[in-house]
Amino acid sequence: MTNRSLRVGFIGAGQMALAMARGFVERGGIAADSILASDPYPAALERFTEAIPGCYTTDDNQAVIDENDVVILAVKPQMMAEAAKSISDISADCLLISIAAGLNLAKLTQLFPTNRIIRVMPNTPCLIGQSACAFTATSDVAPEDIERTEQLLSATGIAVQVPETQMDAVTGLSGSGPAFIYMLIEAMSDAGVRLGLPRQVALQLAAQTVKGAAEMVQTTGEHPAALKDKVTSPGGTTIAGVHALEKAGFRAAVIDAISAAATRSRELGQD
Ligand SMILES: NC(=O)C1=CN([C@@H]2O[C@H](COP(=O)(O)OP(=O)(O)OC[C@H]3O[C@@H](n4cnc5c(N)ncnc54)[C@H](OP(=O)(O)O)[C@@H]3O)[C@@H](O)[C@H]2O)C=CC1
Ligand SMILES: O=C(O)[C@@H]1CCC=N1
Repeated sequence: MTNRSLRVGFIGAGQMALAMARGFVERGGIAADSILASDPYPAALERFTEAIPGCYTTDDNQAVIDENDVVILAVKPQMMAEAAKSISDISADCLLISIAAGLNLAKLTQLFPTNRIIRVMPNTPCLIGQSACAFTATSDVAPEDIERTEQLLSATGIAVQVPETQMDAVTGLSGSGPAFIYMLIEAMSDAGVRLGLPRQVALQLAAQTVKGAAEMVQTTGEHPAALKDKVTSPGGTTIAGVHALEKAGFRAAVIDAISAAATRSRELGQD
């Protein structure tokens, strides 16, 4: 199977559609002129074409379904029913991929009556080929559709298949996770500025520290606790900081943040 001629549509041309489409074009071997995105908001379409020169846009959701092999449903969960109303017919040739937080496959299949539908939770780093995506499908989805989804997602980072019961947890962890990491980077930069570093230097060091630490976890395969211990000299600087973080409830705050996001994902599915 090659992605060369795959035509990929997006219903909803917002932040996540843009990140995925650019990732597919820049890293997934999808030609820009094989991308068609729809949105009722002209400014969203303008931003989309500016970011992906050569792609096509429309305000007609049905056209996106009719003209593509794969269509990513990229509207907010609260708008999905509205978007579904604009689709009268789903061609058997079209594979649907929903990226909406919270909406389970049972609900999606009610809205979009097709047996070719897969639920994905991507994250915005797919824009630069560094996404952490998870996907789930019912047992009656064809293996070729799962393979195609995995191939498309893998072009922009990692893609793991999980049972649907784990999708809200994934949403809290890796779907929302980049926002939490940006907050960490921002807070580390603020600390640097407070201690007298120029903003740009502080930001550069903070971002590279997060990136380097993440890559250490991935490339060494060592447990993060073991890697932390290697930074922490007896009676040194790091343990003073570790103590401050423990005192402030850092781990519990992170666990609570991801749990709150997962809970919100579940709620969005019940609205
Ligand atoms: N942002 C992220 O990091 C992630 C988002 N997601 C999921 O991706 C989806 C999109 O999120 P995000 O990109 O952040 O949201 P955005 O609001 O940026 O994008 C959604 C776009 O869909 C448009 N839209 C609304 N109604 C329709 C319709 N009936 N037909 C076509 N387009 C429509 C919106 O227009 P208007 O603004 O006029 O309403 C908007 O431009 C959500 O379901 C979210 O859960 C998943 C993982 C990560
Ligand atoms: O905030 C949200 O609802 C979306 C889903 C995961 C990340 N962004």
